[in-house]
Amino acid sequence: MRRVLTAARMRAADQAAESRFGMPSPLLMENAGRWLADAARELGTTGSRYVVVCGPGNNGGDGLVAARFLHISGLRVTLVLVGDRAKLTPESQRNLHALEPYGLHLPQPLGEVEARAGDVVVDALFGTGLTRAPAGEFAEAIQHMLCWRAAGAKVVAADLPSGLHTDTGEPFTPCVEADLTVTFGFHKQGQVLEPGATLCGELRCVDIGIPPEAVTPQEGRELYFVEESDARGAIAPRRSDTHKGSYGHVLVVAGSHGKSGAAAMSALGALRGGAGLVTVATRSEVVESVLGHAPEVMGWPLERQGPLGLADLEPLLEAAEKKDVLVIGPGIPRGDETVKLLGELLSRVEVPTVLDADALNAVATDLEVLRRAKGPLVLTPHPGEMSRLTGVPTKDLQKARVEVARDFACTHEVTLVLKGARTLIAHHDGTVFINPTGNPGMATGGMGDVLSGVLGALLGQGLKLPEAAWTAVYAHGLAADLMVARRGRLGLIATDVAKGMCNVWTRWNR
Ligand SMILES: NC(=O)C1=CN([C@@H]2O[C@H](COP(=O)(O)OP(=O)(O)OC[C@H]3O[C@@H](n4cnc5c(N)ncnc54)[C@H](O)[C@@H]3O)[C@@H](O)[C@H]2O)[C@H](O)CC1
Ligand SMILES: [K+]
Repeated sequence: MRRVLTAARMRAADQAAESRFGMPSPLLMENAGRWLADAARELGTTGSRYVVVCGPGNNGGDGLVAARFLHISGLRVTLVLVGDRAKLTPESQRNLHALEPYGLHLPQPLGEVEARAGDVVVDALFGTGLTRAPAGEFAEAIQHMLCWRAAGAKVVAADLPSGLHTDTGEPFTPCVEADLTVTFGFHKQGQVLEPGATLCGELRCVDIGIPPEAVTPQEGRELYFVEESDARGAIAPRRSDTHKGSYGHVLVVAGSHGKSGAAAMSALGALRGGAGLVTVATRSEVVESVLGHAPEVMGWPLERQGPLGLADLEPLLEAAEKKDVLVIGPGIPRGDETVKLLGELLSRVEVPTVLDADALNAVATDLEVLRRAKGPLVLTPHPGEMSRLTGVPTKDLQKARVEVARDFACTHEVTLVLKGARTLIAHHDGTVFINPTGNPGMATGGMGDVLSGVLGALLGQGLKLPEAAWTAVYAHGLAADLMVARRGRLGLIATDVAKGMCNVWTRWNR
């Protein structure tokens, strides 16, 4: 799990590296520049021109170090300095001076430089010190880098693509689009939130000598980036002396007339997520249709007609007996009484419960229901459902996803999975996890139903929250990524992803 920092915490870590751990800033810059040169060489060949665009701060200093290493290794380096040389930071001044023996210290005017296919551009204009929209010659430099990339040159960004806000992931205009971003020490928020994540291209975090202890912990406000090893490690290999009772019994409360598919997809997600047994409690008229999708699923007919209400409480309590986890919501028939039913059910059931889809819309009418829950709750809203839960307009909450998700999880003592491009998992201790997997091919009905089942399956196998949530989200997105790696994004459907969970378990040898 990688800790994700803001610019302020990064600067504090940078200073602590020197003051507490004896790692001086010039050495950090030397290490950063070397990593940057190595990455640039990966993107080019010995015949490439390496255009290094340096700004006035220490990001520019990284670039000056990289220019030196690229030159020493015999490559053609063109240096561009943007901004007033007199304002260079002391470390950058020193590294510009270090270029004199190589004759590299005389930068080329930006307008006289060209870069095209086969060349490599090193973007060392701005890093975590960017405080406002680039203007004048700085904006012009970014425009040039955008044009060079459009002409086929590869762009490697030092720490961040220049123009990207370190903390929000929102780009100023203009903003560099990188093929590869080499970030120093720790991930920054803006690199792992969209659209920043896309602007970074491949993101590579390198160790330049800042010890993890240099970062002051922020209990209750930490942000982590989930890596494949974390998710894989959360899934225990299966022992031979086990049976279907060893892997949990998931009760899916879902489906209604015309929406039997939602129940089936949730159940399929649970089965493909490794559940030992899956039962679907749904209206009698729907049971056969659900079972038709998956003969492995058992049905629990809810005899009444119409929306789920208090009259369904006893049958659902009976259905919940001896189950290890509940998944409630996909396609349920919702009415005014549904929230009352959920309040009564959750106040009696002790096992973990996943609330998805229309269960969320029901709970949104009375959030007190969450406080009455006896067992751990995990809610899986998409932004529209989150808007109904919080009353915050979707476009506004999308601009503050981390804060909105964290506040809700802490206020209501739940784990919250806020779906979207970079799904967030917020736990009620204030920790937020960012998921990197998934792709736009998932923008089709039923993906959330499958995820609710996968999440239920992991909870049923004994994973605790928040681990079960970030593991389920990671695996579900990876299943979709592995599928589109071999085919187009268009035409990917939810049941493909359910089946595709097997590719994840194969990849993880589980
Ligand atoms: N994190 C580490 O341990 C290390 C980081 N390094 C690199 O240092 C930069 C951060 O350097 P800093 O000097 O703070 O700022 P920048 O170089 O990112 O920005 C340059 C400078 O420009 C000014 N500025 C800000 N916005 C604008 C603007 N829109 N127009 C004009 N000028 C602007 C502001 O004064 C900035 O200070 C970090 O990203 C790493 O790349 C170290 O090299 C290694 C250790
Ligand atoms: K940069």
